[in-house]
Amino acid sequence: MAEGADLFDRLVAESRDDWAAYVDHSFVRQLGNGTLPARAFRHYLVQDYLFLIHFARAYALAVYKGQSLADMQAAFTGLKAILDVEMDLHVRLCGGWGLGPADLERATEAKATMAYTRYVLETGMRGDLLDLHVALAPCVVGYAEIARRLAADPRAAAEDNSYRAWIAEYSGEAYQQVAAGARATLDRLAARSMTQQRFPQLVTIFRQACRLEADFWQMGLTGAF
Ligand SMILES: Cc1ncc(CO)c(N)n1
Repeated sequence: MAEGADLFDRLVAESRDDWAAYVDHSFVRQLGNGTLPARAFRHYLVQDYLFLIHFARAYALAVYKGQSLADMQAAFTGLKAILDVEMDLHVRLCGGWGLGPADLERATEAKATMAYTRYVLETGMRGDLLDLHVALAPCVVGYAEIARRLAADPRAAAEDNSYRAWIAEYSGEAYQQVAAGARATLDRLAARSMTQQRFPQLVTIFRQACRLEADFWQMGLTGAF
């Protein structure tokens, strides 16, 4: 581990297997090379809309738990990125299949969606702001990293890759900025409340979130058939 690595990199370094199972999941590979079955992507995206509703609540909890205006601004930025930007992607893509926002909101929530979102909310309610942001981090920083890697492969932008809009959104500058902000927030909170004893507990939270992310991809693959 390089000297001066940020908290996010330190958490990944302690979670290698769970991190790899998440970011290299076969759903991700198939998304990148365009071979992912349309039904799997659609099932995933509808569930992801429900996921984002609860993640927005988790960011709202982070606003509430803020101990300074800087804390509140950071959480509010995450909240707005979901409600004003990310969910638009879902509405646009699902609209192409004839599904409107009301249909999405009415969809039956999969157990993987419940497990992940409620885990993050519960972690945030029980713990402090650092616990909550560690639980949120695999999501935002993970997707930024996944999409950046996929975008480096020419197959990601190929005309015939149906998933190129998804890859472009998460590899785009705006989302990459949100992820960079999430990393910076972790470091700012760690400077305030991190201790040597606390680090293993944060690793546990981080690993559990990574496992729930991998389960979410798996739900997309298997739940659709
Ligand atoms: C399951 C999941 N993880 C992360 C993100 C990124 O916001 C998302 N939209 N969905």
